[in-house]
Amino acid sequence: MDFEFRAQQDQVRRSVEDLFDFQGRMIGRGTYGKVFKAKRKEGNDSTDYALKQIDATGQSMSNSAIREIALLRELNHTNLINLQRVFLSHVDRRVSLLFDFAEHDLWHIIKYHRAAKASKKIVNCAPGMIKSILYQILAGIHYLHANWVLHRDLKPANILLMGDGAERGRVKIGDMGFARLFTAPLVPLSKIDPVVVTLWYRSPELLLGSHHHTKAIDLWAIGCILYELLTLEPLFHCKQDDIKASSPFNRDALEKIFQVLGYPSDNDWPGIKQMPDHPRLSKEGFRAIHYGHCSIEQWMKKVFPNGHPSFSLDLMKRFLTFDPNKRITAEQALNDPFFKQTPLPHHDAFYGMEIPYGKREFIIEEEDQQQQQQQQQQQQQQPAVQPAPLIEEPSIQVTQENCQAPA
Ligand SMILES: Cc1ccc(-n2nc(C(C)(C)C)cc2NC(=O)NCCCN2CCOCC2)cc1
Repeated sequence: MDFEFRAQQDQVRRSVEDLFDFQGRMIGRGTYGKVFKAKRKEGNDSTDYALKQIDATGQSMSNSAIREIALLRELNHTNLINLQRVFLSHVDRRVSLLFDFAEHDLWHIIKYHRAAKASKKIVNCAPGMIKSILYQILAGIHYLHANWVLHRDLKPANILLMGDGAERGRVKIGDMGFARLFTAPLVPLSKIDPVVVTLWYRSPELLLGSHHHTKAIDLWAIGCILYELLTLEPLFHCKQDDIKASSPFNRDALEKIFQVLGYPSDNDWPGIKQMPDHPRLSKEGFRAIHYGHCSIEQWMKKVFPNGHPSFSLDLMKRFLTFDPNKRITAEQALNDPFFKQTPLPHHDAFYGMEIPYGKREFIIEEEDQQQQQQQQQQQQQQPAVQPAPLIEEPSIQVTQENCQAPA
């Protein structure tokens, strides 16, 4: 290595800490590292950025950082997360990725509407919001698939939406990658906190042990997400799985799928017999006769007795087609008549409405909490001019509205 050149570079290269303010503004944390909400320290750029810090100390983290950079540098679409810049720090072997910041995501949006529904609070949504979100997801996935990139982990948490600003209401597909472990970690899985992997969006072919990840896997997940946007409930709501039990065959997930769609006939899915875990279906007691009365029509009739303006049964059935070879493609879905009917999809999914959703909350690190508690204890031990309030400040989740230290 040319140490002189590197020393020169280090002189001129501004570190991410020099350029951006992000301390105490963590919004995400995973096996890869942490994500912060960041602002430039200099100039009059008030834009919010997302700064993802990857501890590239371990081989698997370096591989994942390289994969994320290599992939994102090749991609450019309005409905995909945009990688702005990469910072490499030789000092602490840390890789920092700078992204456009997305204030919202479908996991938080659905959670908000579920809570509002539970408390019978009326929330006014634009009539075309769901259709606009669906259209933009399909546009982003169509671009990925056209570039032979599969997402493979589509779920509400990975469907981000821009807040107020130039790209208000724009869907940005990301991959928060919380659960993804790339190569066998040096640390045994049992030592890593059991990362929960949700099976709710997993296609039947994956659940039956297929080793072939295809574009159709993403379209199944989109069908599940559409249902959840319409009803605020996950369609195939089975118990979560932790990553240790990563056997692809999951009885509970398959049971939920058959209860909604019925059991696939040989005509529905000729290839089912070639699935690696097909023999386990009969061994685990699955019988077609158990699901004779089940169908998506029956299920949706129960859910929407009078139909729904943002729902097309035909499109839903085509997303949730058992046979991956018969399942609708992103391009076919984009051309479905559903998107030609009013309300037409809009690039601002929040068009015609105020954004009722809160801003992302900051996560306080355990050590910061301990530091805060020590400071409070020290304050309580020192004779204050005014006796400090004996009642502990209620522990609050620091949000952007109240992130100023209590007076
Ligand atoms: C190993 C790996 C991990 C992730 C990716 N990846 N892939 C994507 C696609 C879906 C656009 C292809 C996006 C990301 N990274 C990512 O979203 N990063 C998170 C960005 C953080 N958000 C930015 C917007 O504001 C909220 C936080 C690739 C490879």
